[in-house]
Amino acid sequence: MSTGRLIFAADFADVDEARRASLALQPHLGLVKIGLELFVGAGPQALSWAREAGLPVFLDLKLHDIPATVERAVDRAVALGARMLTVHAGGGKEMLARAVRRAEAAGDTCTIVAVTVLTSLDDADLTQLGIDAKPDAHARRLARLAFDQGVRAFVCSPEEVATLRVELGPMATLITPGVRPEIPGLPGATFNAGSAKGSDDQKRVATARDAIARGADYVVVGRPIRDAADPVAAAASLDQSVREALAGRA
Ligand SMILES: O=c1ccn([C@@H]2O[C@H](COP(=O)(O)O)[C@@H](O)[C@H]2O)c(=O)[nH]1
Repeated sequence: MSTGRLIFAADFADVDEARRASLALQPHLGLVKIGLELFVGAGPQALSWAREAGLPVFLDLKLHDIPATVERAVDRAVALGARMLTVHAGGGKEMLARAVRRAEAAGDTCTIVAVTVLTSLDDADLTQLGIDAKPDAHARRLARLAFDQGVRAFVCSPEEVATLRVELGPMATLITPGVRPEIPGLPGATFNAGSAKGSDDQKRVATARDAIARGADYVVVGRPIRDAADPVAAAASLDQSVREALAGRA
C-alpha cells in the first residue's frame, strides 16, 4: 500500500511512454504530474489515459497570465479532470483569487496550486531578477499573498517547506519538487547525479525523507525515477523513505 504522497513527474515527449512508465509505477504513486512537455505535445490526450486508469492528475502548466485568461484555462483543466492545477503565485492577487473562485464554481474537483519560487533558482538568480530577498523569504511572501486569496496548496522547495508550514499552518498543502535520492550511508546528503555534469538544473534540493520530515505533504520526483535503471524499484524506495519520515513525524 503506497503512502499516496509520491507524485511522479511524467516528463516524456510521448504519451505512450508516459502511460507505460506511470502505470508500472502506479502502486507506489499518489498522483502523476503531467507537465509542459507532454501537454504541449499531446494536448488533452496527455491526461486521458491517467483518468481512465484512475490515477489522479497534477496538471503542472504553471499558468502565469492575466486573470481572465487564467480563469478560462481553469475551466478547461477542470473539464479534463485535473485534480490539481498549478499557477504562478507571481501572477498577482487578482489572478490567484479568480483562479480559486473559478475552480470552486466549477465543482471544486480541482485544487489550485500556487508555485512560489522555482526550485531551479538560487540567491544569485533572484538578485539577477531584481528580487532583493533570499528564496526562503520570497517564497514565504508569495505563499502568504496566495493564501490570502484563498489558495490552499503550494509548490516550494524542500529548503523552505518548514518556513511555509509555520507561516501558513496545517491548512496548507505543501508540495516539493527538487527531491533527489539519498547517498547510501550518508543520511540527509543528496545524490544529484546530473549536477557534476551540469545537466541537473535543480538548485534547492533535499531527499524525500528530509522534505517530508520538514513538513511536506507530497514530494514530486521525475528524473531520479524516470532515468533509473529500475524505475519501479526507485519509486518503491522513495515511497518507503516517505513512509518512514511520516512515521517519524507522528
Ligand atoms: O519549482 C518547481 C516547480 C515544478 N517543478 C517540476 O517538478 C519536476 C521535477 O523533476 P525532476 O526531474 O525530479 O527534477 C519537473 O517536472 C518540473 O517541471 C520543479 O522541478 N520545480
